[in-house]
Amino acid sequence: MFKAKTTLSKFLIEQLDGNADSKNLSALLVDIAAAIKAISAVVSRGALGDHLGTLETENVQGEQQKKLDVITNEIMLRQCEWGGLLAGMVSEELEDAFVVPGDRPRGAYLLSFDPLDGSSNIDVNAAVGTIFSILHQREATTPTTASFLRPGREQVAAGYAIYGPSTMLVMTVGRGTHGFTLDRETGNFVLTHPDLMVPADTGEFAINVSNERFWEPPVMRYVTECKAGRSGVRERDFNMRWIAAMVADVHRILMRGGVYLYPRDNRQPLRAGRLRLLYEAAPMAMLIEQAGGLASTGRQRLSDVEPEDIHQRCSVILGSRSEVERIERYHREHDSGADRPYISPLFNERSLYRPEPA
Ligand SMILES: O=P(O)(O)OC[C@H]1O[C@](O)(COP(=O)(O)O)[C@@H](O)[C@@H]1O
Ligand SMILES: [Mg+2]
Ligand SMILES: [Mg+2]
Repeated sequence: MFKAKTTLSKFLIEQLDGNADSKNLSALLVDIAAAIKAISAVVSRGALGDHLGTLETENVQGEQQKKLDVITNEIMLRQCEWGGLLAGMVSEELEDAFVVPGDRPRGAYLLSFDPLDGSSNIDVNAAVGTIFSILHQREATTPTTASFLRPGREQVAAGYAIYGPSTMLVMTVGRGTHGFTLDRETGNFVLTHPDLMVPADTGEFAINVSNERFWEPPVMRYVTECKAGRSGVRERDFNMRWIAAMVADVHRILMRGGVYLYPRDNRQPLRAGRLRLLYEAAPMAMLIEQAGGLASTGRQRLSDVEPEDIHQRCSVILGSRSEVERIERYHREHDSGADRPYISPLFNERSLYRPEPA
């Protein structure tokens, strides 16, 4: 049981046992929390800070960078590289892995992050966030890109910050998912949401419906049924929300349940989805699973996806257990053909009764 005024550092001492690895992990999480405080201060300056707007540059994914994408990336790198806790970092905004230079103290952890999630929200003063994932390095050697290519189930910690009306840090070290609110008077993250649990059932879904024409049939089936509400097969009404920042949509699900979908679609057939596995999907999957929810690609547990590239994208379906299970079932039924309507052999493609083309 944690008392009302438990700060992040106190909480980490209570949650992690006192061996050297745990102390290092705690220290790294405290460094990340310091970076988050710095980002929160910059983001909250809004139009006063000369930080808004778009740059000429593109990141490795071909997306035009916002000024704040670059600034927040620098804050994360600089705040976390000197503590002697990390061997390397991967960021949405860096093409290659950043290896902590040999003349600096190097640690045993690997950090992947999205420094500013939902960056298109920044110019309209809507919620944005930072997402991070931590792996323990297997060998004490100089990390390479390949060192980061491990499935989400191997993460030792994951979390995000949400910069909304208040700044919150939500994280897990594999013992539940817990939320801390930044107390601007003391500069401390205070435990305000211990042991978050995603309700198993929900009446709320989140998806960008403008992509509907590109969806696969199981996703189309699911959303069509939700929209049909009380008069359809689900026999209940659903509500829809889309904040266009994964952090904010996942945060809502951790607070009150729901299901979030950014599924694979056929806009760019070679791309397995929009969201990035290492620093968006995998950490969110760990947080959701630690809160009793499920996270899937539709066909596989998200935490079991084996990455092949540090900027790999994947399909993401996560949140309330019963809805994610249903969507997975729809994928299975589709893949096995079980969801297709029965067509009499008399009227199928090769039937004698097939009408002549007009
Ligand atoms: O603009 P869309 O297609 O609705 O995409 C929104 C999604 O893209 C993201 O903003 C991607 O994150 P970045 O802003 O870090 O690129 C997600 O957070 C969000 O869910
Ligand atoms: Mg993002
Ligand atoms: Mg981003």
